[in-house]
Amino acid sequence: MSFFTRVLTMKCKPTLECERTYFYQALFASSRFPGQPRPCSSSQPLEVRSGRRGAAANKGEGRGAELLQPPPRRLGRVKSLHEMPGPNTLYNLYEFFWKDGFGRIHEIQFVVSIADRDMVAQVLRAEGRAPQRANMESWQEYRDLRGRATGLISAEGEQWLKMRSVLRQKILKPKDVAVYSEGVNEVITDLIKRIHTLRSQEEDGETVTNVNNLFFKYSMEGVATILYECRLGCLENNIPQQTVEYIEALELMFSMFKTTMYAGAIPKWLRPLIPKPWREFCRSWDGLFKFSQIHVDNKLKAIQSQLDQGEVVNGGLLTHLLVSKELTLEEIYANMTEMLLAGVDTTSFTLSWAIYLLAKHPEVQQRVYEEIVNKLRKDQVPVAHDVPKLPLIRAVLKETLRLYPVLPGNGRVTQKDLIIGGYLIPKGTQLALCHYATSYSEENFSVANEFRPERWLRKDNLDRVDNFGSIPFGYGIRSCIGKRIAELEIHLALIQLLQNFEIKISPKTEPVHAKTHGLLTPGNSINVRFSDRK
Ligand code: HEM
Repeated sequence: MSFFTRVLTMKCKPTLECERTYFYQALFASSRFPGQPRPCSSSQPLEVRSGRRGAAANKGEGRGAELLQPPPRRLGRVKSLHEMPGPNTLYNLYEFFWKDGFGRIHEIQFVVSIADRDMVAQVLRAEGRAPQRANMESWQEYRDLRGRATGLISAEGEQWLKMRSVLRQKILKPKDVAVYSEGVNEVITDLIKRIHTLRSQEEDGETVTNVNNLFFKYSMEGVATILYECRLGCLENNIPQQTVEYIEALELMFSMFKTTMYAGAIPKWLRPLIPKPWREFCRSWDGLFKFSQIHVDNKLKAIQSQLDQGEVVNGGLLTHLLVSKELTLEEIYANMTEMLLAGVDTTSFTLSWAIYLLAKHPEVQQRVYEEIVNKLRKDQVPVAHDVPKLPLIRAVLKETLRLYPVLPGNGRVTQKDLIIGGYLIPKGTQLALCHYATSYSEENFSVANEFRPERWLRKDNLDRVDNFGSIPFGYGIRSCIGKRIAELEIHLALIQLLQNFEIKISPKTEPVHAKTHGLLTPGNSINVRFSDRK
């Protein structure tokens, strides 16, 4: 996806002082959006506020179809994109290339950026049957080049609808993924063993440095257990070579974040002069596809041999896909590749942030621990059905994702003309939905900068704490299909980690700030002490 194709830009300052939502206009006019007006160069910020605010709004009370209409004060003259103010091209170049804008994309967002909760709700509630997130041209180009299929992330239109309707049957609901509890718990047993090994290598016998390395391995092992129905050996002392190669390809994909952005941004005719970004982009995808193909083929062989012996074939998602043949083999490769890509770092960074926050807030950790002790039997290994008994654990995850939404913004390409904030946004415009900014807005969440999981607890069955200000998994028909998998992996891991250890911040840890590196990542190592529970 190329930022040169983006049309409008905005700077979000998601801090306590942030009182205003700024729309800025005009990065570059786009040849891919021919219907759009050319930008102008006004730089006056525009205050855009909408509808109801405050505590009642936080609880989602009374929100409904009225949000599809622009709030009344915007019903005056509808303005065009020409009139939307924004910084000029020079300013954008300065911001991106001089002030490390790529590393601060969670603060600086481009395109028509919307950092107003009700407007975000308006966009998402108005979407059609096959919403488009962003221009995936470079992903599509790679797939065409190698004769590969698209997966859920890169597919559009009818193709996407077909795949989504097959995959959603197996992993979209909590009860669908509950069956994977046992497999995930086996991975957690290995995670805990690994913590014992790692901390025994430290002087104090308790510290694990850079916990994200560990959680990366846990997440990869966990998601592969569900997707490929096999173990990869990520948490072993000697990781199998195949898995090492996959991790390298994944690292390349993310370490090349800026480069892969350039890969999409650099026009094809410039590639002979600047070949590296596109070459690395392809190399990384080759590695990711190769790995998935090996595991899918292994499963296929195993199924075939069971069938040859007249056995009944049972299994999880992959078995279902291979047996039912609702997707072609190439589509299965593509979806397994894209889901594994989407499911590893997202989960591991979220788990790292959750552990960091719990270590920094021992009083919250103690309350969560007491809830676990009170609601589960001593030493009980939790399964998915136990999680609803532990509302605080769920609240910890929600609050972690509010403060550190691993995907700090989301996107939609409008599929019809929309009037938003008094502006006519033509069909085909790329929108950036800035939920990092809305998550920190004091209007959506009181004491927004603080870690307060309790804000997510329901007082009774009628109490709703949903909030469009924080939608870390997206919303609607195109929302994250792996949400329930991620929740299962994170909830079960947090419960067992707290059952086993008191988690304390290590003196070796500097305050950790978020950095955008494709995803919202910890800017420096999170080092924590895992002390045995007495
Ligand atoms: C904490 C963990 C995760 C977070 C915060 C997260 C967040 C997101 C977000 C924000 C989107 C875009 C949704 C939208 O456009 O409305 C998304 C899409 C997606 N996610 Fe996740 N995700 C996580 C874990 C996972 C896992 C574990 C998997 C797979 C097992 C996964 C697979 C996908 C896929 C395939 C899509 C594209 C869906 C589509 O276009 O139909 N994600 N995710």
